[in-house]
Amino acid sequence: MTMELRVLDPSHWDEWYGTLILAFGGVQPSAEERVLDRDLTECDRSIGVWDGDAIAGTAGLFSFRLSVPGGAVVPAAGLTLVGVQPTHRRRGVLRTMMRRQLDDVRAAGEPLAVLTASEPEIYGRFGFGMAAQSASAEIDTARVGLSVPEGADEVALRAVAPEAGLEACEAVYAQRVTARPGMLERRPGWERQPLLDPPDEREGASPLRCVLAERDGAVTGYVRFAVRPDWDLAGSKGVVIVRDLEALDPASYGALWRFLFDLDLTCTIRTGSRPVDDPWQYLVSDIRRCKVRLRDALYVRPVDVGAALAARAYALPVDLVLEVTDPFCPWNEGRWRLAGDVKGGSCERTTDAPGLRLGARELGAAYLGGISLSALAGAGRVQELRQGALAEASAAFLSDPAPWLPHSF
Ligand SMILES: CC(=O)SCCNC(=O)CCNC(=O)[C@H](O)C(C)(C)COP(=O)(O)OP(=O)(O)OC[C@H]1O[C@@H](n2cnc3c(N)ncnc32)[C@H](O)[C@@H]1OP(=O)(O)O
Repeated sequence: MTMELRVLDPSHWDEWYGTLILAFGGVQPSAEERVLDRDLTECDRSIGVWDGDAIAGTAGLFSFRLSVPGGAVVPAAGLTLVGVQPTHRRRGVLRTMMRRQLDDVRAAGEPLAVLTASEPEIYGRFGFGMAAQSASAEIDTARVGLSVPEGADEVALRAVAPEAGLEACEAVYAQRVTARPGMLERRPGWERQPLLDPPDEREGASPLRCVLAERDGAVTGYVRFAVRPDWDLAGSKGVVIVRDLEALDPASYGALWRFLFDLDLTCTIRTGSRPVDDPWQYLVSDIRRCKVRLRDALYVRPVDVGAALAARAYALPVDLVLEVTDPFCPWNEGRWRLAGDVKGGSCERTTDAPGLRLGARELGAAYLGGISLSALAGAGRVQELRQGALAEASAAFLSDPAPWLPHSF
């Protein structure tokens, strides 16, 4: 039987979503999560591969806007909701969907595609490079001290219900987006994702709580977290589970962390995804007892190399020719002259001699400035063709602060 790829008709969403759930093991998500997934699905940008009257594979795109080095916010298609029925795996269903999706992204004029991967091994072959990492931590607050920046004592903290605090949190979040590459401007509906809190997934923890930081009556930060109480013969050993924390200034940031450190009856703070250069690491007395661990967070693929490289700024002046290889999206192949500085960049086709040769995957990895071209060259994944080109490009591409995406999608 031949398989057919079709755009998702909204009336087939339940069946389509059912295929996705099966691909992920068959555990039904909470009603709350399902409703959110339904609301966020852009059906006209979602596809299914049909085998007769059954759906064998699913994939979707979200019309995101991504913060890039220099503070611009750029259209980026978020590739998502990928699943192939276990009965149909390793027969090219994903490859077929990926072909269609990257062609669609190109046709839509989005210079970039981005994703968060269930497994890092899957997407490199399609030109996605790991562009941002995140750091998790398990902080032993009984042993680790915290010193807070000046001004933290003047910050007022106010507990609110997460729903009640949402608007204020979103206003802070919106200001943080352009401050750090890798963050996504909120699309309508996405503000509900950090509030998802299905009771049967709490594993003994409290419902989600929210505390706002305020200075001079204005909200300057927030933390959303839960507490999992725990007791043994020695007493309390509760865990603070941090969902998200954002602040607009060091004093508010420090005050929120101090609040977490000081929560009674707890001795551990667990954070999921935090930036790799998150400043709390420089407030603690013993980083080793914080068990910081890195993982891959955001994968980037340049879909239009010229537009993508022209959309960001560069830490140092750069003027060099890149020779790009891209078998999966061959329209990107060839030589590109990149010129740029802190104000922005331009990137045009050229026939001049190249300084660097690299693949789309490596360009995606380096794009947000979190993975250095020199390190990729050290791994043999970038070749220097003109002496000095690597050092010039590597320094220019790097970003301070490091890129980060606070959530998966
Ligand atoms: C962005 C996101 O949504 S991430 C979520 C991805 N989904 C999941 O992880 C759910 C569980 N897994 C699945 O549904 C499927 O196994 C998928 C989607 C990962 C792969 O779908 P398939 O149709 O089997 O992939 P397909 O047959 O097109 O394989 C394409 C290539 O990827 C490779 N590949 C596919 N899955 C994997 C994997 N999990 N690990 C390593 N390689 C893989 C194949 O070997 C093939 O390699 P080739 O280029 O050398 O030929």
